[in-house]
Amino acid sequence: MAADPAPAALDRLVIRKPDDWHIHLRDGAMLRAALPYTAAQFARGIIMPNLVPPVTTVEAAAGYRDRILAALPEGMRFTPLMTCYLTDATSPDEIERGFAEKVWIAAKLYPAGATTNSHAGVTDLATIAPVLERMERIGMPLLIHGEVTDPAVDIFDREAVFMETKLLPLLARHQGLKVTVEHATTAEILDVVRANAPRVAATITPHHLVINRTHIFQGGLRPHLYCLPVAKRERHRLALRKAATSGEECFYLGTDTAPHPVGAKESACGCAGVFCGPTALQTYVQVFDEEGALDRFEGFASLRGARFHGLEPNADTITLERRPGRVATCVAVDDTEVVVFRGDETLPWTIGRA
Ligand SMILES: NC(=O)N[C@@H](CC(=O)O)C(=O)O
Ligand SMILES: [Zn+2]
Ligand SMILES: [Zn+2]
Repeated sequence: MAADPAPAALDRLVIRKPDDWHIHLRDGAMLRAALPYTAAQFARGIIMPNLVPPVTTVEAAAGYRDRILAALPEGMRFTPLMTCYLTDATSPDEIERGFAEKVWIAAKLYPAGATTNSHAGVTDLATIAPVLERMERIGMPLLIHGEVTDPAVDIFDREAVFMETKLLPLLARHQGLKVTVEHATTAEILDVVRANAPRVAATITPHHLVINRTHIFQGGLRPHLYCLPVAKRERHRLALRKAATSGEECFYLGTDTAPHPVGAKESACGCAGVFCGPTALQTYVQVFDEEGALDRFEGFASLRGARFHGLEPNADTITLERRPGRVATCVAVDDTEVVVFRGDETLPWTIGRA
C-alpha cells in the first residue's frame, strides 16, 4: 500500500500585519529612504532614539515622531512608537511625563559606547536606579542593548558578560520592571529570558537567524554583515532559530534594521549595523518555513510583541507567498546608497499584493 502523500506545502500565508519592535529610521534623507521599506512590511514599530543628538526629551521625541509621519509617502500607513534614550542625567519625572502623554512607550538603555551613537548612554546602572524604579512603578518597559563596553572583554563575549554582571543583578534589583533584551544573540541569554518571562522578553533579528560569525569572514571581510551584537557561533544561531520558531510567548520580532551609507560600512573602520528592513519578513518567513513552523509565524511577527507592550494586534493582514523575488540591492540616499541585507539574492518568499 502506498504511503500517505506528504501534506501539500503551504504556498501562501495570510497573517495579521506584523509590527517591528526595533527599528533605526535615522532622520532627513536617510529617514525618507528607509521608511517606505519598513512601512511596506509593518504596521507599527518601535523607533530607536540613537540620533545625533539622541532623543532624550519629550519634546525631541514628539518632534521626531512628527518628522517620521511627514516622511511617510502618500497612501502609506505606519505608526511610529517612540522611545527615550537614557543618559546618566535622565530624570524620572521626564520619563513619566512622556509615558503619561503617550509620546513614548519605552526607554532604551545603551551602555555608553556599546554601539552606534551610544556615547551619551548610561555609564553606570546605579546612576539611573531612580529612573528604573519609576518605570517599574508605571509599567514602562526598558529596552536593553545588552553588551558590556570594556574593550578588554572579547567582542564575542560581551553579551554573555553583560548578562552575568549587569542584566541578572538588574533583574534582581527591579523585580517588577518589564525588560526586553533586544537583538538577542546567545543561547544563554535566551534561557535567562525564558526563566524571567513574562516580564522579560527578547527580540530576534532576521540576520541573526541566518548568519553566524563565520559568514562575516566568508571568502573575505563582509562589512555589510557586521552589526552589534556581532553574530556568534553556529550553535547560537541554531538556538535563536529554535527560540523564534518555538511558539514561546517571550520571543518576538525586532529587525534592528540599521541603515548606514555605503562609505561608512566599506571603510578602514566600518560601522556596525545591517540594513535588513527591506527583506525582513521574507527572511523571517523563510526561516519559519525551513523549521516547519509556518503556523507559528503570526504569533512571532504579529501578536506577541503587541501583547508585551499592552497593545491590540493589527486588524489588517499581509500575504506572504512562496514565489521567488528580489527586492533591491541598494537604496539611494542623496548622492550615496545603502546596501540591503540579502538584496543581491533571489529570495524564496515574496510579499503578496494586498
Ligand atoms: N545594531 C547595530 O549594529 N547598529 C545599530 C545600533 C544598535 O542597535 O546597536 C545602529 O544604530 O546602527
Ligand atoms: Zn543595539
Ligand atoms: Zn538597534
